[in-house]
Amino acid sequence: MAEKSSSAIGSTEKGRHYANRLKVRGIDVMRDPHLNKGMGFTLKERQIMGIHGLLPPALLDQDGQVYQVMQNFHRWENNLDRYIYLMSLQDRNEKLFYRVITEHVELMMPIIYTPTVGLACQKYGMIFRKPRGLYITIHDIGHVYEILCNWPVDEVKAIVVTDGERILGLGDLGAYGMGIPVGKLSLYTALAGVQPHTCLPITIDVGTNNETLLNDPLYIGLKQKRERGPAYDQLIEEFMKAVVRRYGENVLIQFEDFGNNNAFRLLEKYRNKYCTFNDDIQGTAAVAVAGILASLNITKKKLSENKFVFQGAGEASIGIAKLLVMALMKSGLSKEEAVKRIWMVDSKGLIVKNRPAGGLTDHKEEFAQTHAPIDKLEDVVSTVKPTAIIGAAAQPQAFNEKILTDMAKFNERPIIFALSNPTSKAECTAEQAYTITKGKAVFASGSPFQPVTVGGKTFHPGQGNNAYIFPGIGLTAIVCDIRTIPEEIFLESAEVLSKLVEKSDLEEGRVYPPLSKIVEVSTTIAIKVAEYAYKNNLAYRHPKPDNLDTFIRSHQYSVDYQTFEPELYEWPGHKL
Ligand SMILES: O=C([O-])CC(=O)C(=O)O
Ligand SMILES: [Mg+2]
Repeated sequence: MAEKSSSAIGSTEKGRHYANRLKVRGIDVMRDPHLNKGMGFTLKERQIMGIHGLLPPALLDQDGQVYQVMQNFHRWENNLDRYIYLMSLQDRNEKLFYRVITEHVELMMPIIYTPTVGLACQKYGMIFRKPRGLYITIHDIGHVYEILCNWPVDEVKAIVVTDGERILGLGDLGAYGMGIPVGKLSLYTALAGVQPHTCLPITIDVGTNNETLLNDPLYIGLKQKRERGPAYDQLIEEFMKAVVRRYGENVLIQFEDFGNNNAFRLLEKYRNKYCTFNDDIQGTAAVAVAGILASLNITKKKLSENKFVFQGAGEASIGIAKLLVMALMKSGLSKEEAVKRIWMVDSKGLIVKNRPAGGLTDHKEEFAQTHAPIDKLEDVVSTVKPTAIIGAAAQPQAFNEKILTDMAKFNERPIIFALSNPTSKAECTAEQAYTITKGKAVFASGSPFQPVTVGGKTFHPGQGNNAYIFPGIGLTAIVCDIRTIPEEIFLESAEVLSKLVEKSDLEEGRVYPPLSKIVEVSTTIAIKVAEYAYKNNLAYRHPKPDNLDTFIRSHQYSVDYQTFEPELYEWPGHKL
């Protein structure tokens, strides 16, 4: 029985459907979101499976159901309600949920992901309906493996884990941060086609230092201060080992929204031993470098002719700076020359050697310039005269009018990336960037902004969000059995992404492909990363598939409903 393949993201194997068919029947089918089709069950299925009469008599195919969902989606008056509605759809009918997300990706991404997911996290206790994902707390040391065994699925391939300390640019949201692993994994499926039942969102709850949450009667986590002692590392170590014991060494573990210190430490500790990466350091780096590479087509400069000023020296900025150094070295510069093009500003001012204000970690030290200290970002900009400014420190409005005006004075086409999330934390709005620079800015932001018209020309700001990167890398890591993810994979992804930006996109001011193409973009990144992985002996799935394009696509999730109508057959002498 051939599957319909109308889906945006490939089609699944028949075998799994058959297995599903055998396992459950009756009302359990309707209660399982992986199997449920709502009023899409055919008359035959209803009768065979013992659900006839449990549904209204009308049959509504998936197209009709999408129409119904969209009617509801538009009826809500605010995005938080839309978020709640979509989450309940995901809990009810997974295929319909993903069909709606992939078909209306531009409308849906800002709801199930940045920026609305940030608001949802802030209100997670209030909007809590049904748990999703796994919670492991500091009191569970010694029992992490048992908790993982409580998860009902044996075939987990991708985990996104947070400890909630730095949720987007919103700070410590403790266990309310669960919305982030849930949202990221929804994009694994929606954008790259990772099978949803293989995805596991996890929150590690070690407490929170957020007083508002500690006093919140609806708070869902442990009401205690964050564990900062050795027990924290003990828990994470036990978690990593337990995950591999339960799911095997090629399970992908994406670290998300950890606090600065732990994010860097844990990445260094685990990156060569596990299939892991930190999305805020490495995913963000790849997407930002892709945007910079694409912007060279507009500014008509070589990469090495640029000077970058970073507002912030946290996970994202350091990650981007390090990947930029790799890109600059690939373009022919020495490491020393590359580092000289990067100027970082943190809360104590410009990062310079032997800074009197101090506060230089090893990561920051690497980018310390030989220069007199400068306190304020605007003075750094007027002194350094950069070609690009990149903000990733969740300081809203850090790119003030003077900075934007100066950037337009120093450059024909200044690069201005306001990457902090959600929208309320952006360093400047798209409107400010385009109007103050009189349309000169090559602008991108982490959260989405609407198009802006200046002087009769309409600019479409690109969304420099790691969502362009992590789903594709994740899919390939899983299906090609990649055991560790070296930095080169992120540079490769950045280059691939930058090449997917078309001339018509650049003409509209975009340095990323439009969101409407993100599903195909993620698939292309997955395929190219697979080629790279096999070429560089990083893929352990052997023999190497003959055609990586077909191979990757054949593993993608299909939003088409599976059929539960059995293929009946007769025996000799036994008629049906
Ligand atoms: O979630 C996003 O939109 C991007 C991201 O990782 C962050 O801001 O922490
Ligand atoms: Mg993040």
